[in-house]
Amino acid sequence: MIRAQGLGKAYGQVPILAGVDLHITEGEWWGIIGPNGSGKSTLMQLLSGVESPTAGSVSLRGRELSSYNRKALARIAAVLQQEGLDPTDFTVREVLEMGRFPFLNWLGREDKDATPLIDAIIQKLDLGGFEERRLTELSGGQRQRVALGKVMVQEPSLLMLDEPTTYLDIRYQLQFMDMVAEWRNSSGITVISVLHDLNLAAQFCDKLLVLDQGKVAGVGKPEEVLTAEYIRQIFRVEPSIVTHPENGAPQVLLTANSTWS
Ligand SMILES: Nc1ncnc2c1ncn2[C@@H]1O[C@H](COP(=O)(O)OP(=O)(O)OP(=O)(O)O)[C@@H](O)[C@H]1O
Repeated sequence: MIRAQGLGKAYGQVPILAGVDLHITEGEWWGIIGPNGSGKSTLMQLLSGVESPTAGSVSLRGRELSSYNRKALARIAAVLQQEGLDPTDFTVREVLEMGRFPFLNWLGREDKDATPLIDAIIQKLDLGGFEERRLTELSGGQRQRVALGKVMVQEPSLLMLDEPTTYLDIRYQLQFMDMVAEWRNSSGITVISVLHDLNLAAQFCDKLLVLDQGKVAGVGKPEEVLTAEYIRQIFRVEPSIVTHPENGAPQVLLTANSTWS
């Protein structure tokens, strides 16, 4: 689905990301983890084409990312930022309709009627009853659900999420991840997500890519990457790694007063 080779980014003389190689195949869910400032968002910006690399290349479905025009790219890949949607005066339904932008012709119309699709997504995300509400009248968690709806309406094959659960309470974090998982199970989309919560990452992602100071420090299944040694080395905390009693995923427990610089 997406491949990066020797990918790098520098701002002026300052290297931010260097030598990133990855190959994500169709239907996989990858998590990008790493400390603050390690280059996670920068990597997402390069993979989504928002920023251009200063070294290496990205190819999407075998074609150089830079050769896609905006609409063609949006028909394959959708990006959901950490901030989600701004609280504007648009209604929920209007925002979802905007998600169909990549499919509009030059007259600003779409060949197929997207209303049934939008209705189905409203139901799926439990947004029935909110359709005519303005975004300014929703909570942050509700707005994030609308943001997810907007990218679902786009019907992408690749979904890129940059810390999508940062502003959500634990219930909404889990609900958000569950919804993405359900979407993936039903439609086979590929997902790449930057996640700070290692325990959620371990439960939802097939593979984790660890960034440290702009370089790939490890790639593997959660149980291969979330070891005490790795966590200690990368995050500089003393962790205890336990196995989740329900699903066997590695879970990181932290101990007070165990950080060092
Ligand atoms: N436009 C820019 N110009 C210069 N430096 C930048 C720019 N964007 C990011 N950086 C720097 O690049 C480094 C990586 O930033 P990035 O946002 O990719 O990290 P991150 O891993 O996503 O961090 P966080 O976990 O804090 O969100 C940081 O040191 C940041 O200051």
